[in-house]
Amino acid sequence: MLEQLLLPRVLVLYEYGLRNHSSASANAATALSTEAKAAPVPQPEAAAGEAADASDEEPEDTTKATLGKIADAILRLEDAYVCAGSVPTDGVKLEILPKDAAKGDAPLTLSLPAALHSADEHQSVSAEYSAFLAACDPSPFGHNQRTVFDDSVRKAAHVPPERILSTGVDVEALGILEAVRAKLVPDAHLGITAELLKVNVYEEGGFFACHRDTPRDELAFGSLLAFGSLLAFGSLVVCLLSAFSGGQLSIWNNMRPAAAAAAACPDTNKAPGSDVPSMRLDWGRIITQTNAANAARDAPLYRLAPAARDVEERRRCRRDVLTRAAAPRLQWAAFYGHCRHEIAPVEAGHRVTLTYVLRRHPDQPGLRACPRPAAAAAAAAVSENADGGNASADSYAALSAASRSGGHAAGAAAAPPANCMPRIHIQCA
Ligand SMILES: O=C(O)CCC(=O)C(=O)O
Ligand SMILES: [Fe+2]
Repeated sequence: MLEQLLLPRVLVLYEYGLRNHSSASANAATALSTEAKAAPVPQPEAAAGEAADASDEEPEDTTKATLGKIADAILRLEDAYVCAGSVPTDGVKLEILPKDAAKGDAPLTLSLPAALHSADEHQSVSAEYSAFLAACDPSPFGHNQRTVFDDSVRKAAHVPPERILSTGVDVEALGILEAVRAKLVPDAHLGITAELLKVNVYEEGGFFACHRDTPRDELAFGSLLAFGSLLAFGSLVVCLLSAFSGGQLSIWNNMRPAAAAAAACPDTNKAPGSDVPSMRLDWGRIITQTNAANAARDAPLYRLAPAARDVEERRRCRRDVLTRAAAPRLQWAAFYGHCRHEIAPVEAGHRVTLTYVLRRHPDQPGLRACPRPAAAAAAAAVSENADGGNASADSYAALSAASRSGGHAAGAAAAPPANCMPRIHIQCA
């Protein structure tokens, strides 16, 4: 009987990614006791309904309601599920292969922030940029277990991992991984890893409607349960220093059911509604403000935002963006897999980001995650972002994507160490 009561809640917690958060129950207890002392806390609809009928409840209903409250209390601890920060950088240099690269083809590079000391430099930066953009593919997303292209949901381009030679961003060396671990999975004492999924580019008018990222490692979960917890728990986004405006990233930890339903519906998902996001990150503005604040200094210039449609707007962008900048910082955000997020339309410039899947190491001493074979990456149709929480077939394909960290694409697959975790590789037709 108890099993029947607990199972649905455990499944809910599983869906919300709490399986990776073993400190959650301690946090929940704290949250519940805080709640008891505080002024009335708005209850999510389901929990409020359950509470209203409390007097007629059977003991098992009471247990269910209590478990529901615990889950809701856990989810109100927004801090534990979404975090963001920035790190100083001297700049980064992306290196990618062109589309259909033949052996020996030179890689394309994009240096950010671009130094624009002179008209000549501006010319060469523009050429570098154009070549880079031409090498990007249109971005699909996962929906109902299919990979679809629909620019009413996502208008963006990307470079897939098998064509990324280096990013110039080492999230471990920069301290980003440790900051994320400390905030999101403090009990993951053996650390976390970030697997680079792609470089995203949003041009003017580019956006991504409200969605949740495709769950990763789903199939592996059952077989690894016995080992404790490994596996994907969320996503990391790092914003590169290309100037842009608009393109704000909003992240919701615990979107209310009505807003979530609206967000899941393709007709309304551009406006997730009245729910206030846990975090709204205006990285374009930060980059522009940094530029403006340093305008008087003799520092390199950020890249000029390309043409906005309106002449006045173009002038404003030029004034805002083409200013001097010192001490650029890479902005980043990380969030659990249950968090919905959206990218508002980019108004000018290019929003360039790196996205990673975050995994925690197994807790067992001496047990390590296996390296992933690079060869499988080319075969895997890596696709992102199923909405509505549907596990997408693409997420299974992503299981076989090559593991990358820092700036380097994996080379030949290393032999797995004897003590590593088993991995499941799934080939999709
Ligand atoms: O570029 C970003 O800020 C995030 C992109 C995103 O949500 C995704 O690729 O799933
Ligand atoms: Fe996403």
